[in-house]
Amino acid sequence: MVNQKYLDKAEVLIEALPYIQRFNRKIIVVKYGGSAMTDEKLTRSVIQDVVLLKLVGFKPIIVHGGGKEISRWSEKLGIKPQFIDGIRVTDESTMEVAEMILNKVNKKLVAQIESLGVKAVGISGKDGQLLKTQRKYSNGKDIGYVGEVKSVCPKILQNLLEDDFLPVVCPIGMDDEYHSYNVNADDAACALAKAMSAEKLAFLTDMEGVYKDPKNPKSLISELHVREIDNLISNGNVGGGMIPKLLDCQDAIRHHVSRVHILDGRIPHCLLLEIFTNKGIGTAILGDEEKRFYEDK
Ligand SMILES: Nc1ncnc2c1ncn2[C@@H]1O[C@H](COP(=O)(O)OP(=O)(O)O)[C@@H](O)[C@H]1O
Ligand SMILES: CC(=O)N[C@@H](CCC(=O)OP(=O)(O)O)C(=O)O
Repeated sequence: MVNQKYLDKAEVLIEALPYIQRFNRKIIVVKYGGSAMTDEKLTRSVIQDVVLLKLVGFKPIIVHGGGKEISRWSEKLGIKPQFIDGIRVTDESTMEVAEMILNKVNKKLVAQIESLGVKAVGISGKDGQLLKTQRKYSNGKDIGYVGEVKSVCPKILQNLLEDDFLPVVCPIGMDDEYHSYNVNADDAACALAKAMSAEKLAFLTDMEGVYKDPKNPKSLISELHVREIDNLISNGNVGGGMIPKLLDCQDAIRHHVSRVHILDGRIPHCLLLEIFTNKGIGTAILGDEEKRFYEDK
């Protein structure tokens, strides 16, 4: 007689089969935000998920942030972090700190992936001219070395995927004069998802998803239409780092990334829960034509 526990395990694996088939050889861009990186155990569970996706035949690409860590180190060095609409004002010293910290985060993630037996390569947007940037202005105001992605040269990522590496990208770009620019990691993930014709773009952050009212935890929006995003932002219901995230969700959906999600990186195995179960978690962004499946809570 076979132990029921093992049968249950087999059942779980079989349930995953249609999802594995659907995403087989498909590109999934996982934006791993610094806000969801603060706990070592949770970071490990995120990395385990991505490694599993890779081993069952998906093509994940990690684009990471590290905003909290950049702020922590800036303060240690006597630099006061300053943000406008979720974007860091980046003077020369801040740029230096950002590049240093993001590279450190990048190599740490690479080591964690490698420790689980998958070949990973950490690169920045400067490598192979992956992210060509130009200076980004905030309502006409100069905010320093903040980069807006002007073009993407996806060749390096295509080559890495072809050779079965798991690419880990840090959001630093370069302009035509080879100067470094600090790119918001959400913007970098969106630009790469579009350029790589990704099937899915998942933003892992430190909230359950998007709230209609950030002060009301019962106001989670399970499904959000792209056309509702502008209103949500202009009404002041969305602030800080959620602004670039939602604008990037809108941009990605309108440029044919089929599935865009904002997920709670604090939930262990949130990526597996989202991909391998019918019941959605977090906030799913729907295209203009799509119908809702879930009721807002
Ligand atoms: N309406 C909203 N719903 C959810 N989060 C919001 C909302 N408005 C503002 N936020 C803020 O956005 C933050 C997520 O963005 P950010 O700090 O940049 O995270 P990440 O490092 O994951 O990119 C949340 O911690 C939250 O404080
Ligand atoms: C220009 C800009 O805002 N760059 C971001 C880059 C890191 C980032 O986006 O990190 P999270 O994803 O953790 O927020 C910053 O300096 O914080």
